[in-house]
Amino acid sequence: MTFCELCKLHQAQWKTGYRLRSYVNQRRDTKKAGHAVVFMLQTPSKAKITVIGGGSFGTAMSKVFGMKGYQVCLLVRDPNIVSGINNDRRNPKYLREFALPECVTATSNTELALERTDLVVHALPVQVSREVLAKVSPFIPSGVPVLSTSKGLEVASHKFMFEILQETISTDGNRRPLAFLSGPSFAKEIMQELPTAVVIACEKLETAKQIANMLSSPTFKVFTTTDYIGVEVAGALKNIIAIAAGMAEGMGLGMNAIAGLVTRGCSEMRRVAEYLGGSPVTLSGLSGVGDTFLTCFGPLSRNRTVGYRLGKGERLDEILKTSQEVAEGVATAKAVVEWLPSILNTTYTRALVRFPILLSVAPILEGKLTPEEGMQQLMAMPPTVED
Ligand SMILES: NC(=O)c1ccc[n+]([C@@H]2O[C@H](COP(=O)([O-])OP(=O)(O)OC[C@H]3O[C@@H](n4cnc5c(N)ncnc54)[C@H](O)[C@@H]3O)[C@@H](O)[C@H]2O)c1
Ligand SMILES: O=P(O)(O)OC[C@H](O)CO
Repeated sequence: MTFCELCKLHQAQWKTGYRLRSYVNQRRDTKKAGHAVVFMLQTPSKAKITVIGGGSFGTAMSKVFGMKGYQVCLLVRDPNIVSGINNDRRNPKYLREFALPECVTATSNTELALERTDLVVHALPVQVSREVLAKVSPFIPSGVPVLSTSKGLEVASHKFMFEILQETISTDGNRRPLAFLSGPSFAKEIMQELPTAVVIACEKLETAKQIANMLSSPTFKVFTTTDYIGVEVAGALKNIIAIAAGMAEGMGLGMNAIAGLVTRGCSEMRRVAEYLGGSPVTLSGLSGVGDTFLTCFGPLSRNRTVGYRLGKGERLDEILKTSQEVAEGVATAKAVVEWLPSILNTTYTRALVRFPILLSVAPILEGKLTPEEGMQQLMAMPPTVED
C-alpha cells in the first residue's frame, strides 16, 4: 500500500469514525470524562489535531501528525497558504519543496479549525502568541490539551509561554492541560523525515506520555518530563546563546572560543533554570544542551545566522529586513536584560558578572556595543570558580 492509499484509507475511516468521535466528545463535555479517555479511544484516523500557525514549525508538526494518520487542520491567516495546502498539498511560503500528507488541511476559520478537536498544537512566534491565543481560546473545547512549541520570553511582560498560556487558555474556567514540546528539531530536517528526538513536558506525566504516543514514529522519538520550567527556560535562553555563538563564528574567533562560549552559556542557562525551580537533568537533556548544540552549531539556525551576520559586520535592521522567518533570540535577549536582574533583585551591572553571555547579546543587537567590544568584555571578566 502506498502512502497516498494509506491516507485515503484514513480519510474513509475518519468519516466512519465520526460517530465514535462525537460520542467521545459528548462524553467529555457532559461527564467531564477528560482528555485521557479520548486519547485511549481514538485511533489516529479518528482524532483531529489543530495546529495554530502555518510557518516552518507548524508545517513540520502537521507533517509528523499527518504521517501518523491524524486529521490535521492548520489554522493560518494567509489565504494563499490555505489554498496551497488544500489544493497542492504544499505550504507555498514555508518549506514549499516538501509535500504534506493528504490528511493535512488548512483554514483561516478559527471555529472550523477548532471544532471537535482533540489536541491543539501552538506554533507561533512568542511575541504574537498572547494576542492569538486570547482570540482562539473560546473556541478550544473544554478539556482539550494545548501543546506549545514556541520558544522565547515575551518582551512586554517578561513571561514564558507557560505563563502566557496559563493567562490566556486556562482562565475561562475550562482548564485544559498545557504541554510543551522542545529539543533539537529543525523544521526542515523534520520535513525531510530525518531522525529527530524531542521532549514533551507536562505537569501531569500521563498527559505528556499520551501526546508522546500520538507523535512517536520511526523518525520522531519523543521523551517526556514533568519539568516544564526547565524545558521552557532552556528553549528560550538557548536562542540567545546561539546568537552569541554565531557572532563568534562570523568574527572568525575559532572553535576554542565558540566551544568555550557555548559551554559557559549552558552554565548560565542552567543556573537561571535552577533558580526558577527547573531541574539540572532537564538542562543537560534534549531541551537544554541538546537544543543549544543544534542551534549554536547547526547551519539551519535562524538565531545563529543573525549572530553570524552581526559578527561579519552587518547591522540588525539590515539582517531582519532580509529574513522572512522569526529569530526568537532577538526579542528574548532584549527581554532578558530587563527580566534577569529584576528576578535576582539586583542591577544589570551586578547581574552581568554572573550572566555575562545572556546579558551581553542585547546591547550588541541594539548597537550599544560592537561584537568585538562584547567579546573583549567577556574575556576581561574576573576569574571565577567554574560552576
Ligand atoms: N523552525 C524551526 O525549526 C523551529 C523548531 C522548533 C521550534 N520552533 C519555534 O516555533 C515557533 C514558530 O516558529 P516558526 O519557525 O514556525 O516561525 P516562522 O517564522 O517560520 O513562521 C511564523 C508564522 O507565524 C505567523 N504569524 C506571525 N504573526 C502572526 C499573527 N499576529 N497572527 C497569526 N499568525 C502570525 C506567520 O505568518 C508565520 O506563518 C518559534 O517560537 C520557534 O522558536 C521553530
Ligand atoms: O532556527 P532557530 O534558531 O529558530 O532554531 C530552531 C529550533 O529552536 C531548533 O530546535
